[in-house]
Amino acid sequence: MTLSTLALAKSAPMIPVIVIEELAHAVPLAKALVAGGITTLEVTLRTPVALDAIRAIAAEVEGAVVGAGTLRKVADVAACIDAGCQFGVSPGSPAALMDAVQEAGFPFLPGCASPTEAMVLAERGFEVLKFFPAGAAGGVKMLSSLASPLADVAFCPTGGVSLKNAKDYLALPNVVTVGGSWVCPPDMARAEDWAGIERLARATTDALG
Ligand SMILES: O=C(O)C(=O)C[C@H](O)[C@H](O)COP(=O)(O)O
Repeated sequence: MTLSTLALAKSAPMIPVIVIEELAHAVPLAKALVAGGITTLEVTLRTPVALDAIRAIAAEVEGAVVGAGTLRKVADVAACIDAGCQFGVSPGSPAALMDAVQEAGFPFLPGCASPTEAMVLAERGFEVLKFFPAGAAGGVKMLSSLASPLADVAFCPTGGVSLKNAKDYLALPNVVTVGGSWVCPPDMARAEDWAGIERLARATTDALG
């Protein structure tokens, strides 16, 4: 089933940005996040095992909605769909990648960091834009400034978002969810501390609702 990105984003107060270094970590990590109440998962295409990790999560983790992050190339789109991704996310929005995503009807959060980029993407019909890198590109103040002229554009700020500032972003009228890596720190994954990751996820779910 093709998801609406707006419905997807609204259903999750935060989308974890996951880097899987070892394929064997994919399923226990995803299960820990789901057990902690975080079910929409973005596995970044930053490691060689990412697509296999997505395949494994899609097949084995009940309750997870798995997508891919860090899509950069046109070829990534077909590879992600083939792996069972239900959505994709990119730090940017090169035109060729946007064309490929839209031709495939792939639910997608393209990245933007400026009013012009946001206007181009909204005009193309994207419902939710990833505002990246959120902290470095102006943070809450920048998004708040965009809310008046671009009131109909929804954002998922990512990059520098944490449990400390997530609520400030979520309080803005144009923010529907946030993205971040804080619930799956690489050192905890390396230590296979799945109970610790579940606790982080639960603390996040409890705080953000
Ligand atoms: O991989 C992508 O597609 C990206 O756009 C980058 C990520 O969104 C950030 O690396 C997350 O940032 P932090 O939560 O500050 O660690």
